[in-house]
Amino acid sequence: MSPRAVSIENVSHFYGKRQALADVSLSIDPGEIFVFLGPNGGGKSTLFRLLSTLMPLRHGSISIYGRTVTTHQHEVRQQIGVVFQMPSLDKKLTVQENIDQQAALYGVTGQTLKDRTTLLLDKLELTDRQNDIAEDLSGGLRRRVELAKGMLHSPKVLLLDEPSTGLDPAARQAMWRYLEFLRTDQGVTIVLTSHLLEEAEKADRIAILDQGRLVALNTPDALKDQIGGDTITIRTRQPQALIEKLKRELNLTASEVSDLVRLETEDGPGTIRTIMQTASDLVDAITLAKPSLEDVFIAMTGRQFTEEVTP
Ligand SMILES: Nc1ncnc2c1ncn2[C@@H]1O[C@H](COP(=O)(O)OP(=O)(O)OP(=O)(O)O)[C@@H](O)[C@H]1O
Repeated sequence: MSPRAVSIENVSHFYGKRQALADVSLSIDPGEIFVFLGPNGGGKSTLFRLLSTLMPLRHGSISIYGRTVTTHQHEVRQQIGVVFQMPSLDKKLTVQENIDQQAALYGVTGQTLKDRTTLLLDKLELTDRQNDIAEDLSGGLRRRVELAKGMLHSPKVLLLDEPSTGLDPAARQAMWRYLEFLRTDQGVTIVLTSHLLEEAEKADRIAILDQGRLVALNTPDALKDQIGGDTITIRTRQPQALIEKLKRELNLTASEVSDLVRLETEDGPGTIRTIMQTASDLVDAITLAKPSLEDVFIAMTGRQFTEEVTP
């Protein structure tokens, strides 16, 4: 059987006494676009640092195409391209000089370097910026140079930590076009972290990390189907009174999430009509929606995606 692109088994991580990852296991297939989604503090960056061999792995095992990060660090680094959240460009150097620096680090030389540079600059629409100083580039263009650096040694797996941060919508779209090209045209496995729900929708599969735990793992559609039906959200000044009334008089089970009352139902419009006939005195506003990834997160954790967690 050919190896998984990425295999993560029983990985935990502690910063002192604080547990940042708790027994995470999953695998990623070659050619997948895979998103680690989670709110701040979920553990995404910690897992990213372990995957990119930036931080030593102490609990569990991680392998990239069958090579474990603890025993085959050098081979793993040849297989992965990494785009960090923090800019890694030397701002005083040109685009080409930044690429040359990366080439020296990875031992890419001669004709291979020339061919790779030409292809990457072309694909990332940077050819006419080759001799520009990095600090003169916009945020979106800089991110594209980071991508060129990450892909220079033709890695089979590209890891990106929050790649959309600081990009405007057009730059985000350009980045996603390139990621999809890499996957389709070159079979590169793309693994990224994100705290943006709409970005996770573009993935083949999503892993949701919350407080260091893997709380969901599937395709975006399968995750939403798991919730099923329609989601009704009600704004009210008396959430508990409304929840009790819905249970008592309509046998509907609702819950309070961030001052709103939520429930899932097979028949959204019909349920809204019944609620308005029975409990309109307690309803300030009522909305109906198909389940979103936010609903998946709420169903898995009982909290809203954006809610702060007190450690
Ligand atoms: N260097 C560190 N020292 C101590 N605790 C840390 C360190 N880095 C992260 N943590 C803690 O570990 C947990 C997971 O953090 P991590 O940065 O991996 O989450 P994240 O999902 O990437 O969040 P963010 O999007 O805010 O970066 C958090 O509770 C965080 O406070």
